[in-house]
Amino acid sequence: MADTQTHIDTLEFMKWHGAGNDFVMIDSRGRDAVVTRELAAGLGDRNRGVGFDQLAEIRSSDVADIDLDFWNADGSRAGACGNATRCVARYMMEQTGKDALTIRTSRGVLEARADGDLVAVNMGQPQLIWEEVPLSHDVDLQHLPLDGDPVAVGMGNPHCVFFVDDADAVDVAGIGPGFETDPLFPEATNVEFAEVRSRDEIRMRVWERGTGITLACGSGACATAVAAHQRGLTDKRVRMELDGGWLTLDWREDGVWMTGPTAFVYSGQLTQAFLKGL
Ligand SMILES: N[C@@H](CCC[C@H](N)C(=O)O)C(=O)O
Repeated sequence: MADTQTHIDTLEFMKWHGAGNDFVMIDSRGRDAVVTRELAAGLGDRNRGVGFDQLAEIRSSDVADIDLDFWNADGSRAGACGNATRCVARYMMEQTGKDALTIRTSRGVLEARADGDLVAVNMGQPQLIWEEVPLSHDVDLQHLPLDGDPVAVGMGNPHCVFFVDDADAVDVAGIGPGFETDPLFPEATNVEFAEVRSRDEIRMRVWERGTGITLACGSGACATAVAAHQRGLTDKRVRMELDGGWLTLDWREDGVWMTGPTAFVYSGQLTQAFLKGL
């Protein structure tokens, strides 16, 4: 068991999802951070833990309303998670009565706003320089030297976006892992398969770094909207159908805004036996 858990007897958690992208949230405001790679991987196990696509740990902040850290289901860190950011924003809005919040993540302070039943978050400007994605060397980001002619976009995490005729016909689980670990991406990558239906609508499916197939990926949706606009295929505002629901993406002067649903599923308490067995 990792050192930081040795003093914990039990641990409260919440389960949320945003368009089917599911999360465990741990609220560590007012105490030291508790999540380690071991805890994330153990909790992410859908048979022996709770199961999630990403884990989000909320911490007290000295520059924003909260700080937020993310982990993937395999225990690796994720620099950005748009759908978890929206879910955490909804949780904080319900707690505080505010309808706008600032959230510090590893890529900076993000702004979130209530939009009726939906929550919008500004995911920041895309990273369109090879070192920032990051890639292993300088190539044309809009035409990567890989089969299928994908586009690279950074959104605080790396994305490799393929444009396809029929997203539903793509063998995402068969093709995704090979591109996830392609040497062109030194930190591995998320892999998106996008079918452009019109200037303002895209169908997208995703293979996520560190997690695999998920029903939605918010940062991936942002990266796909940016890539499609850069290729001249869409306008700056698009609706996107993912396997788990719809998101709206709007690439504005101040960043890529993503709007979509959030859902609180349940809360629970991890047992001492589970924590000791990690
Ligand atoms: N589902 C997330 C993105 C998750 C992070 C990703 N797997 C990574 O390691 O970069 C989202 O909604 O953005």
